[in-house]
This record gives sequence, C-alpha cells and structure tokens, in this order.
Amino acid sequence: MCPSVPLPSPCPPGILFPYSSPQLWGRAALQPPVLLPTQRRTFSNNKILVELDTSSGVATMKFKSPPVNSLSLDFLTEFCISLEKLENDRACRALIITSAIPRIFSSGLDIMEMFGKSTEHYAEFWRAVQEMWLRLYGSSMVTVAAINGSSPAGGCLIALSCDYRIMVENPKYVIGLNEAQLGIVAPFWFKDTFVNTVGHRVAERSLQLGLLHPVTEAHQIGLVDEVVPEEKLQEKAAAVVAQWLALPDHARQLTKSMMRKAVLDHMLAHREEDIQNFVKFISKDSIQKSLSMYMEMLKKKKS
Ligand SMILES: CCC/C=C/C(=O)SCCNC(=O)CCNC(=O)[C@H](O)C(C)(C)COP(=O)([O-])OP(=O)([O-])OC[C@H]1O[C@@H](n2cnc3c(N)ncnc32)[C@H](O)[C@@H]1OP(=O)([O-])[O-]
Repeated sequence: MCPSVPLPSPCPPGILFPYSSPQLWGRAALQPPVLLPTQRRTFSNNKILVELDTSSGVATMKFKSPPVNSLSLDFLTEFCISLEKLENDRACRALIITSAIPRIFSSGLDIMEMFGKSTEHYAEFWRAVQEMWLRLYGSSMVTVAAINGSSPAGGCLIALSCDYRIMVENPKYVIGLNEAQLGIVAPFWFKDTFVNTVGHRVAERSLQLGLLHPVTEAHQIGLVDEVVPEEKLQEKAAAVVAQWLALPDHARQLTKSMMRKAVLDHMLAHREEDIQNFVKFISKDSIQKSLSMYMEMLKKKKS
C-alpha cells in the first residue's frame, strides 16, 4: 500500500490549499539569483529514477519499468514515495516527468492488478491510484509531462495531472482516456481532470468513445500543449519549467490551488465511497470477462 498517507480533509500534506502557511511559499524561489555550481542528487528505486538539480531546483523523474511502465501497486508506491520526497525537499521547485522506456510513456494502470484478485487487493490498489493522483494533481511544484511515447488511460491521467504537457511528434504515439474500450469506466476524478484540460464537449465525446488521440489531434484538442521532435523534448521541457519558475512561487501555487481545489476536495470527500465503488465494479464477472478479453486482444496483436 502507498506508504504515508491517510490524507485528512481539508488540508493534506503536499496538497495545496489557499490560505496555507506562508512558509510553504518559501522554497528556492526567494533565494537571491546567485550562480551556484550544478549539483545533482539522484535517487533510484526499481521502477523510477529521480535526479534533482539543486542549483536550478528542477527534478527529472524517469519511469523505467519494462515492458510498458504499467502502473502496478509497486510502481504506484514508488511514485508516491518519490513525489513525497520531492515535495518535502525545499531545494525542489519543479518536476519533469518522462520515460526511460522507448516509445512508451506509460501504458496506464496495470491490468493484472485489476484481474482475478481479492476485494482487499482491489481496495489497496485503488487507494494507491487515488494517492498518486492526489499527490500529483495537488502538488505545489511546477509539473511538466515530457511525453515521449504512447500514454493511454492512467498514463494519460499522469500527464493530465501536470501543469503542462509536451509530447513527441510521432505518428505512432497515442494518448487518451480509453477506459471505455476496455469495458470499464473512468471514475469521476479522471473525468474532472480531463474536462479541466480539454473542456466538456471534447471530453464527453472522447471519454464515451474511449478515444486514443494521435499526437497532432491531441494537440488540436488541447490535450497536449506542445508537440516537438524527440531530440528537442528535454530542452523544451527545461525552457517551459524556466518560464514557470520565473514567477514568485506563492502566486503561482495559490493560483494553481484555486483552479484545482474543487476537484481535489470533491475526491477527498468521496474517497472511501470511490474505493467501494471501484471494488464492486471491478469484481463483477462481466467486467472481469471484459478485462480478460482485452488482455487476450493485446497478446494476439503482438503475435
Ligand atoms: C476504472 C479503472 C480505470 C482504468 C485505468 C487504466 O489505466 S486501464 C489500463 C488501460 N491501458 C491500456 O489500454 C493500454 C494497453 N496497452 C497497449 O495499448 C499497448 O501495450 C501499448 C501501446 C502501451 C504498448 O504497445 P507495444 O506494442 O509496445 O507493447 P505490447 O502491446 O506488446 O505490450 C507489451 C506487454 O505489456 C503488456 N501490457 C500492456 N499494457 C498493459 C497494462 N496496462 N497492464 C498490464 N500489462 C500490459 C502486454 O500484455 C504485453 O505483455 P506480454 O504479452 O509481453 O506478456
């Protein structure tokens, strides 16, 4: 299970709320603009590598869980621990999330975690998914998704939870909330995060049809903010972060909080109910059958 965190309403750690204590705004933002030598701190677990450049305050997180960076319980636990570490580190002001696996950003929730397991396991898994979203969507850091591969479902949610999305130009890459294609339903907070990014009409159509959008289309509908060639991705992400960090942290953070608070509050108020709903839904025979057929389809596609 995700380590720390029963997140009490109304003000969980690492999640921004207006009127939070001024010390929170301090981070590296208020330091004088002296030139510091580049200093790097790295920490790596099995599935995620994090490198923090303490002179710029920018961390880069690389998913490295072959074959497809699927969001297993272990992956989510590492993700939450890494986010918590960075959030609590006053030297860190921004986070770039990307993948070390060629052609895949993340394949979304690990389907095997939702198939043939106990109700206790489903509850633990879903709490970890919620935790990941609460930490990322509510982060006080500047967050940029540098999307260097396909990013269906939960992978798309990670990107949507960031402040800015840059995707690599490649006709083979797709992104979207395709849950309906698996016969499952994106929960209300996936939907809200999507609506807050692309607007109601685009989200309604895209969610009902479970669309995976090619990169150009994702850009057109506002699902990604920019499209760049692969070799320019890191440079562009660094430039975007620098632009966002040029503002005083407290103003940016309070504005972010104001924009996201309603959705975060809604989820926190319904967290346990949401877990129960997920467990009930995913345990149904018909849903288990749909997932099994989907996994078969993925395997057939491969052979
Ligand atoms: C209410 C709940 C909300 C749900 C939210 C979600 O996120 S639901 C999730 C929705 N997610 C999706 O719909 C994404 C489904 N996946 C894909 O569309 C493609 O795999 C790809 C485009 C990510 C990569 O294409 P590619 O040609 O590069 O690779 P490949 O296709 O050959 O796969 C390699 C291996 O990885 C396996 N595996 C893949 N994904 C998952 C997974 N999520 N989990 C577990 N395993 C997965 C795949 O079976 C294969 O295993 P094998 O046979 O080697 O034992």
